Amino acid sequence: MNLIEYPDREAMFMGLADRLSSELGETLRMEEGASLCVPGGTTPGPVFDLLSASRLDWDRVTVFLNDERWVPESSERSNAGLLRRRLLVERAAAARYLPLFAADRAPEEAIPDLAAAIEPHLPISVLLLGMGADRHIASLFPGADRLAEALAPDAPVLVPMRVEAAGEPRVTLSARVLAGAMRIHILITGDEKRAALDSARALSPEEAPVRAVLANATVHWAA
Ligand SMILES: O=C(O)[C@H](O)[C@@H](O)[C@H](O)[C@H](O)COP(=O)(O)O
Repeated sequence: MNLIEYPDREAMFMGLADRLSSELGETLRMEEGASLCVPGGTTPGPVFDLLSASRLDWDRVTVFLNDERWVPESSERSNAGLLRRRLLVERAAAARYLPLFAADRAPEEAIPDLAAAIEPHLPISVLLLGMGADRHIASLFPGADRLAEALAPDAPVLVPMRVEAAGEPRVTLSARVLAGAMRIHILITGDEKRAALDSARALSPEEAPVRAVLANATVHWAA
């Protein structure tokens, strides 16, 4: 794991947006297309604001979420709603977006179609993750009903996930897909998450799902 400590959050958001943009640019110089996989939640909004304005061939970039809350885009809990407002705007409006939600269907029913759309864009070129103070990434929550399946080496692309701490049902990329990304970044703020991350290495992946990606990740932290 590589840890970058920034003097403040603003410097972190700018440094991280630059880094994601240049890694996408590198990928696009070598390949026909690039995939960018991002978290929802409350932390990454300012990174999205900056990244959406960057000069890239966005029409060759495919964007999808790490995980989605099973609510329509109009809900303020929807991660897709966040992306529509803050990432898929300005220059980045030209990117292709692949949803992890389907209205009127249960997660289990929709997953085969959603996963089939993601599969051609793997491995992920550039992965950004958030992390909770309970050490979850995506919707790989400690104690969740299908965590063992989602952590397995032969896990499917997408796994439905339910746990009380998450609120609504979730759909999440599996640990195999996340850990297979070409470049992995984790964005965290505050002392509580920093302490949770520091202690993760002594725990099992079931207790600390972030461990599934830690070996090859760059962690970006500011107080
Ligand atoms: O849908 C989600 O909730 C996320 O993708 C999730 O994995 C998130 O990244 C962490 O919960 C951190 O969230 P915060 O940034 O809000 O602390």
